[in-house]
Amino acid sequence: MTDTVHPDAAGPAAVLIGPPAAGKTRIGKRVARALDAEFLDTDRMIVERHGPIPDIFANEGEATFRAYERDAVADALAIDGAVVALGGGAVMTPETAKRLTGMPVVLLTLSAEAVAARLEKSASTRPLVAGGLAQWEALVERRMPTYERLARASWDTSTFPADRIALDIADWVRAGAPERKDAS
Ligand SMILES: Nc1ncnc2c1ncn2[C@@H]1O[C@H](COP(=O)(O)OP(=O)(O)OP(=O)(O)O)[C@@H](O)[C@H]1O
Ligand SMILES: O=C(O)C1=C[C@@H](O)[C@@H](O)[C@H](O)C1
Ligand SMILES: [Mg+2]
Repeated sequence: MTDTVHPDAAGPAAVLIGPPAAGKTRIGKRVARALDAEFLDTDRMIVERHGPIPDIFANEGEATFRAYERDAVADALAIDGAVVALGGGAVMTPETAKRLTGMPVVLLTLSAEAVAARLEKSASTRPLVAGGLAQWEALVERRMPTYERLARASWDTSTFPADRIALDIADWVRAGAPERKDAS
């Protein structure tokens, strides 16, 4: 095994999808560090390009946010060897779902019990779940079929520490990103 991830493969090394607060950003950063790969977070790209996400939702509306997101995702997925964390709703844009076909997509899940504490800490930065747990559950129920359809592998983040999950995902990437639907 060399230090370089998939030297001949085009496209990202891993793309993390899943519900708000599942840990895509936190775990994605650690996966990138373990692989010595570039890390991109599409929410972060949108903030850098257009300003804070709650302001975009409030002033320009969700449709404009989704258009910004679609473009950020397209740019991120074009970077070979990168680890990319997507925003929680990005996969619901058909163009994005199409782009993800055939890519090493990882679904991060978490239980309603586990999310409650996480949402409390950062509700103000997530306009679509500002309504709390019930809103999160409704959103996840609607999106789960799409998450599951696009994912090649999934990990549950409810109980295991982010570091351990990240190292597992890095090993999975090094193994060639095989189909692995059983969440740990
Ligand atoms: N495995 C874990 N165990 C405990 N806490 C975690 C774990 N993973 C992430 N967290 C915590 O959960 C919160 C949400 O994590 P993070 O911001 O990475 O989620 P996200 O999936 O990127 O959310 P969003 O869709 O809003 O971008 C953070 O406070 C983070 O510290
Ligand atoms: O679940 C969603 O639709 C969102 C999740 C966040 O990552 C951000 O992309 C934004 O707050 C929208
Ligand atoms: Mg995030």
